[in-house]
Formats: sequence, C-alpha cells, structure tokens
Amino acid sequence: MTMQSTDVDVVVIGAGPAGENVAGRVVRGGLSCAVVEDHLTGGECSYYACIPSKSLLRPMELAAEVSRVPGLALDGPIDVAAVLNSRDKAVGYLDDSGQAEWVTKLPATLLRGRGRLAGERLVEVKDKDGTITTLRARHAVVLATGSVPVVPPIPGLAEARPWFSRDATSVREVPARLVVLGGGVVACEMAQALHALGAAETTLLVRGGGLLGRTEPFAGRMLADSMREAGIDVRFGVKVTRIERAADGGPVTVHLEDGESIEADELLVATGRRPAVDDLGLDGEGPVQVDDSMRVPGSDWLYAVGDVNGRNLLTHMGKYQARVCGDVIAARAHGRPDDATGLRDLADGKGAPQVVFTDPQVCSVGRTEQAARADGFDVRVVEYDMGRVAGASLLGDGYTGRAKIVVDEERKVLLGVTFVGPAVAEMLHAATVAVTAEVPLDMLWHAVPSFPTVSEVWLRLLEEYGL
Ligand SMILES: Cc1cc2nc3c(=O)[nH]c(=O)nc-3n(C[C@H](O)[C@H](O)[C@H](O)COP(=O)(O)OP(=O)(O)OC[C@H]3O[C@@H](n4cnc5c(N)ncnc54)[C@H](O)[C@@H]3O)c2cc1C
Ligand SMILES: NC(=O)c1ccc[n+]([C@@H]2O[C@H](COP(=O)([O-])OP(=O)(O)OC[C@H]3O[C@@H](n4cnc5c(N)ncnc54)[C@H](O)[C@@H]3O)[C@@H](O)[C@H]2O)c1
Repeated sequence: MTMQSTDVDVVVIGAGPAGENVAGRVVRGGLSCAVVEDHLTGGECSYYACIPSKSLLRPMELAAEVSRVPGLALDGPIDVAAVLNSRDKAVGYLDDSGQAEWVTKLPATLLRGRGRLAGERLVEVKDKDGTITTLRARHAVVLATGSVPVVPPIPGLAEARPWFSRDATSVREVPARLVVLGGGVVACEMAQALHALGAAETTLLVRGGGLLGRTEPFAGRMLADSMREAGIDVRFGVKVTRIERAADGGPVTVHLEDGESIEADELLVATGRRPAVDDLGLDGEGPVQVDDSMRVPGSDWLYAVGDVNGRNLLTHMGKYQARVCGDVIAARAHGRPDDATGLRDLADGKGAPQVVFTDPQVCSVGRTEQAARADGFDVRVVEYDMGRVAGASLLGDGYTGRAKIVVDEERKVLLGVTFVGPAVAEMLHAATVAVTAEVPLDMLWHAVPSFPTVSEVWLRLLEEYGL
C-alpha cells in the first residue's frame, strides 16, 4: 500500500451532478480542484436514476397521448427490446469516459477511489488496489456523495433479494408480476413504466392513505385513478409483515398484515433514500447539515451539496447548491465579500420545483396549501379544471388535468403552484419564476399566455382569484 500526498485548493468527494458542478464553479473561480469518485463520473442521476427512468417512461407517456388523439393509433404494442436499447444508449452503456473527460478538461484532477475525511482539510482516497492517496485541501472539502436506498426492516426482505431503484431502471427482463413497495416518486414512476413495458400484474403497496405525500393531495388522487384505470392494483393502508423467496430463486411472496399474501416475480422496494455517509469519517448518520452557503456550521472548510445534505433530493437542486457552494468557496478563498445574493441558497427553503414523470405528470413548486398554512401564511387557494382550457381540449379527447395556486394574501404573491395533467412539465418553469421572484399577482396578470395553449390556465386561475 503506497501513500502519496497532494495539495490542492478544493477537494470534492463524489462526482454526481452536484460534485461535478462544484468542480466546474471553483475552477471557473480560479482555484485548483480534485474530484474523488469511486464508481461512475456523472453519479446516480446519469446512469441509474433520472436519465434511465425518464427514458423508460417516455414510450408510455407518448402512447397515452396518442391514444387520446382521434385518428391516431399505435401500430401494435410497445417494442420493449427497442425501449431497453434506447435506455442503454441514454446511459451511455455505463461508460463514463465522456463525463470523466469533462472533469479533466475543466481542468480538474479526477481520482478514482473511495474518499473519506481523515482530519481537518484532509481526504484519504483508497483506490481499488488499496493504494491510499492523501489530499490536503487549502480552502475547502465538499461532500457530494449522494444518497442510497432505505432498506425497511421487514423480516425476510434481504433474503428475498428485492429490487431497488437501480435494478428497476437497469431492467433487462421485465417481470410479468411485480410488487412495488412505497407510494413516493420512485414507486409511482417505476410502477407505471414497468407496467407499460410488460409487468401485466403490477401491485403498488402503500402504507399511507395517498401517493406522493409531499404534493397537494389531489395530485396523488388523480395519479392513483390513472394507475388503476391502466390496470395497476393500487392499495393503501397496507402493512407488509414478511417476505419470502426460496434460496434457489423462484417467485417472491409478500405477506400482508391482513393475512393476504401476494406472489410476484420481483419485489421493488422504493421506500425513500438516506444520505450516503457510511464510512465517510463523519459522526452521525443523518443528512449533513449546512447553512445557506452550503457550509457545515462550526467549520470554515467543510461543505455539503446535493442529496447528502437532505435539503431536496433532486438533481437540479443539487446542481443549484453546487453553483452557490463553488462560487462562495472561490469568493472566500480570494478574500472577496461572500454575502452576495448568488452566494446563498435562496431556493430550497421556498419549495423546490419538481416534475414527476408519470401519466398524468405531477408538477409542483413552492409550498402546498398545507405547508403554507403550517408556516403561518394568510393563505387563499384557487383550483381550476385544466380540461376546460381550449388548448388542453386540442391536445386530445378527454384531457384531464387540474391546477392549483396558493396565494399569500398579505403580499399578493404566489407561494405554491401545482399542475397535474398530461404534458404539463414544460409549464412548470413559469410557475417557478413566479414563486421564486415573488411576482405580484397584479403584474402576473400582464403576462399574457398564448392562445390556444394549456398555459391559458394561468389566466383562468387569476380570473377565478378575482382579477
Ligand atoms: C430512480 C430515480 C429517479 C430519479 N429521477 C429524478 C428526476 O427525474 N429528476 C431529478 O431531479 N431527480 C431525480 N432523482 C434524484 C437524483 O437522482 C438525485 O437527486 C441526484 O442524483 C443527486 O445528485 P448528487 O450529486 O447529490 O448524488 P449522486 O448522483 O448520488 O452522486 C454521488 C456520487 O458520489 C459517489 N460517491 C459516494 N460516496 C463516495 C465516496 N466515499 N468516495 C467517492 N465517491 C463517492 C457515488 O459513486 C456517486 O457517483 C431520481 C432518483 C432516483 C433514485
Ligand atoms: N421525477 C423526480 O423528480 C424524481 C424521480 C424519482 C426520485 N426522485 C427523488 O428521489 C427521492 C427518493 O424517492 P423515493 O420514492 O424512494 O422516496 P419518497 O420519499 O418519495 O417516497 C418514499 C415512500 O416510501 C414509503 N415508505 C417509507 N418507509 C416505508 C416502509 N417501511 N414501509 C412501507 N412504505 C414505506 C413512504 O410512505 C413513501 O410513500 C425523492 O425524494 C425524490 O425527490 C425524484
């Protein structure tokens, strides 16, 4: 085991979307940077999460759209092999050389191996041969190690060799019978994708009373209706007591508290994610707490961005935090003021924008009504049936969608917006601008949506509000 030691301005542990973006910003800020990655440069998002899941969902989405347009019909079922090939292409066949080259061309140093904190400003990197390199950071160490799936303590689960999200997004053979545990984003997206690709018997087991717990309740209800209509067995208030699978393979049996059991070919566990802090040299297992400059309180050198800080487990929010973090590290390193607006995370606390790529799509930004009331705002809400908008009716027969705004009555600005419906994802950014920039409603009134687009729902919402 040889030991080498290198000095560098900034060390980033983890080359997912968050870590890569910190590297990009600190180098742009005139600092040297080393990035440590022990698997694939590009992280979970590029190879196992956002990209493959959206690639698997796109055919289902388009098939649903086509079925709503009179005169159009799909010429046969979805070609599953072609979809899986296209997914493989989307993840670059798990070859990260392109992203690795992006890092090295910044220029930054890419070190392959497992990083851990070994002291103040010190990072030890152990490569696959056991060689240890010690990196000494002059200015900062940034943790960007992401998250890993939560494994619920259900008897027999580990022995039953369940699927987690990586298994679902990397699927090679779609199981005919699938049980999905969880009612969050991964469970809903992957249940719909795999059902459309051939998991004819798909059962979604949800312990609570609704789907997508952090969004407006009507969104989860509409999604559950759509899933059931497509033939997915959605069950609420379910407790799994035990799982069984023979050691030599065969079907998995999921036993429920009410005495029923369900047999399936695979069980997908999608019960949330926890920060990837195992063996990172930190005390504690929870998210790494940071201030709004992404720095760990009490330290002047340790930062954390992306899933590992638990703020919002979304790629775009991790990348945003990375931009703040990289820029603030550069400002501090050069002795420049570090309190400019761009050097603070002003977005996470307001409620991150999120698109759930199901059918219907669920798009939200800011606070839900419940969260806004809990935060003490004087709230008024308006809802609108998007099927009544001329642009929506032109998208296909029986367009079903719903929009909701949450208004801060004191300041007359939007606190939250939710759109649920087919093809609403691209409408979300207008809502993000309105919520983030706190555009007064009487100015929003002058943002005229084009006719005949679904965006006219903005006009209808404001009319319903009373403008
Ligand atoms: C199925 C699924 C679908 C998703 N879809 C979306 C979506 O559509 N849109 C969206 O915004 N978000 C989505 N997400 C969430 C998104 O994937 C994460 O928010 C995002 O990947 C977080 O980025 P990150 O850089 O913080 O961490 P990661 O992407 O997890 O990257 C962390 C990197 O650190 C490396 N690493 C960890 N520990 C060490 C160590 N000790 N030493 C060296 N390297 C280490 C890992 O190998 C990894 O490459 C999805 C998640 C899942 C599970
Ligand atoms: N399109 C997107 O933006 C997208 C897609 C996928 C994932 N993600 C991100 O990834 C993160 C992880 O997604 P996720 O779906 O795993 O987590 P989640 O937090 O969204 O949902 C977890 C679900 O599991 C349930 N659950 C938790 N423990 C359980 C237990 N012991 N038994 C039964 N059910 C249990 C919860 O009630 C909840 O329904 C999310 O925070 C999300 O932001 C985003």
